[in-house]
Amino acid sequence: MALAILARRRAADAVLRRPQAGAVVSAWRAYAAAAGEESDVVVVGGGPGGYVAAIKAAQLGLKTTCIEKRGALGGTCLNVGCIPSKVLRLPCLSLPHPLFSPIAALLHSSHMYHEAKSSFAHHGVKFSNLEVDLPAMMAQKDKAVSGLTKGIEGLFKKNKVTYVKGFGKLASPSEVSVDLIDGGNTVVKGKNIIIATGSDVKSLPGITIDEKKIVSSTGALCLSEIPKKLVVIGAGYIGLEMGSVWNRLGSEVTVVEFAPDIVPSMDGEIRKQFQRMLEKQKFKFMLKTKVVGCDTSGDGVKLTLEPAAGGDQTILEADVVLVSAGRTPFTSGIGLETIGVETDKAGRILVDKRFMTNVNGVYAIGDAIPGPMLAHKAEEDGVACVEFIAGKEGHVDYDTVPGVVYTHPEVASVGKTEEQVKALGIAYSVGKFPLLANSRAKAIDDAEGIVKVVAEKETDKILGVHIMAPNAGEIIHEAVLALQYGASSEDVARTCHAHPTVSEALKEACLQTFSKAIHI
Ligand SMILES: Cc1cc2nc3c(=O)[nH]c(=O)nc-3n(C[C@H](O)[C@H](O)[C@H](O)COP(=O)(O)OP(=O)(O)OC[C@H]3O[C@@H](n4cnc5c(N)ncnc54)[C@H](O)[C@@H]3O)c2cc1C
Ligand SMILES: NC(=O)c1ccc[n+]([C@@H]2O[C@H](COP(=O)([O-])OP(=O)(O)OC[C@H]3O[C@@H](n4cnc5c(N)ncnc54)[C@H](O)[C@@H]3O)[C@@H](O)[C@H]2O)c1
Repeated sequence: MALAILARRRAADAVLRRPQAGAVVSAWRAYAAAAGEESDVVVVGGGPGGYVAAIKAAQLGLKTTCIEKRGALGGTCLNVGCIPSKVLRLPCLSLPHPLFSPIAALLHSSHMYHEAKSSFAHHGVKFSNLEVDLPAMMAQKDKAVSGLTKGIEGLFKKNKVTYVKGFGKLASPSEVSVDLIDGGNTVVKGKNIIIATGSDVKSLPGITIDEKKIVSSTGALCLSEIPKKLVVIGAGYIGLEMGSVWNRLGSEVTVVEFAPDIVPSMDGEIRKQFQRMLEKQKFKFMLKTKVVGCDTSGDGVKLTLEPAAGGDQTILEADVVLVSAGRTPFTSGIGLETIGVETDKAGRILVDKRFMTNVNGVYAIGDAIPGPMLAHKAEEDGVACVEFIAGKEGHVDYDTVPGVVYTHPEVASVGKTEEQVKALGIAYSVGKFPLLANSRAKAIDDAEGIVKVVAEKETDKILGVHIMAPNAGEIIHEAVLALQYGASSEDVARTCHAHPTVSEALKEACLQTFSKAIHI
């Protein structure tokens, strides 16, 4: 053992002589960990669940180590998910890791192009020549992502979280064996271990993702040119967001969905309006349809489709196919079986209310456990988990986790859908307010949408809020607070809202729930 530690010390010394500061820190910390320094908390995975847990644990005075295999912190969300998608970042162009996420970035950039193309003229702003500079869009996305990942490294330093770059595998309930990115292996010891390994794209039988013609969300963020025909498999969050990006940039987008509806978890009424809105944007939907074959031998892709209930097959041609039929927890090959951690049939790690697995001292959070696969949910899990470890009370209210689809307009919701309330046999009232009657939405010529509130009839307590509106993802937080504090629709309706704002539509929908809206 002593010899092994000496070897790691030499490796750390050797790395020290290299110019990359990150490698120095990683090698030295790996050495220190190997030398027997036991952490109070070891987090495996540096995504929104893992890195937030690590920072919070350190803030609570716990000696903390975080192990990440990607070479960058922030996980799926920051590298290849939430952030790059919302800008439009093509990670593969400049970043070393294929999972760098440009969705937020891409959504924003492509929205700006689409607005310039189709809306500016109505506002008296005219262009003689408008074009997409895809490399520039990607560069903007890369800039957003790298700035944010480096920011997390800064937070680790500030909070004294030890950062080990490598692939961690549970070796015992208190040890993680790490294959270091810079080479070699070390063992990190911890009194408590948190598994925050996240999720990966779910593949479909007979469809091989090559990230060129058949892409996951990661490849869809890295396309080198705008596909003429893009087929999206799965009308969920990723399919509709990434479909929006490429639709705005000029692709003909067809979405193939197995279920009878898009985003099956959404309130039925909102979902129907949402689908109509996307169809106006030239999305084509093939619902109740399954993909049964895939031929990539020619220039493009030929998909064989069949009605979900069975029937005649048809062929659908595409330049690029995006597989977005869900994600699967990343829980195999990380040593769970070595220490006997229990998972369900879907591979999700089973935890109790304190996020502890069946193995004492081993916890799990985020996409790796049951529940919505959302970054903010993973963060809440992380904070609550380390609060329990620190001997405090942690709490996550899964009934008030908001969901947002970042299309335009955005669709955001919190709490129960009308269908869920009905199924529970609860007597309820509904208040709706169309954006067409909202002065701000009208003024900015962006009045497609609706706010819908579902409240318990007897008490007027708000049970669910569903918003399709520009910036719905921001407005929803007023509703989240309302649910969190058990507010009634009257409480919100009697709260003064600034004018003119889209948020007034929520106040009006609440007025309509318990009494009558003013502006309709
Ligand atoms: C395209 C896309 C867009 C998305 N957009 C949104 C959005 O807008 N809003 C939202 O809330 N959610 C969004 N999500 C979902 C969100 O990214 C996830 O819910 C969130 O990242 C989960 O956080 P996590 O920490 O549990 O896991 P992850 O973010 O997946 O992080 C896990 C980390 O662990 C690392 N890891 C795994 N195994 C090991 C190991 N053995 N050793 C060391 N490191 C390991 C991985 O490299 C990864 O960095 C999106 C997802 C995708 C794919
Ligand atoms: N804005 C956000 O918060 C955001 C954005 C992107 C991703 N995410 C998260 O990432 C996760 C994965 O996203 P996703 O869009 O891949 O999954 P999803 O679960 O949102 O949607 C998958 C869709 O694919 C359909 N489907 C499943 N198998 C199919 C098949 N064989 N053929 C056709 N359709 C099929 C499902 O019915 C569903 O509608 C989601 O759980 C979501 O929470 C969140």
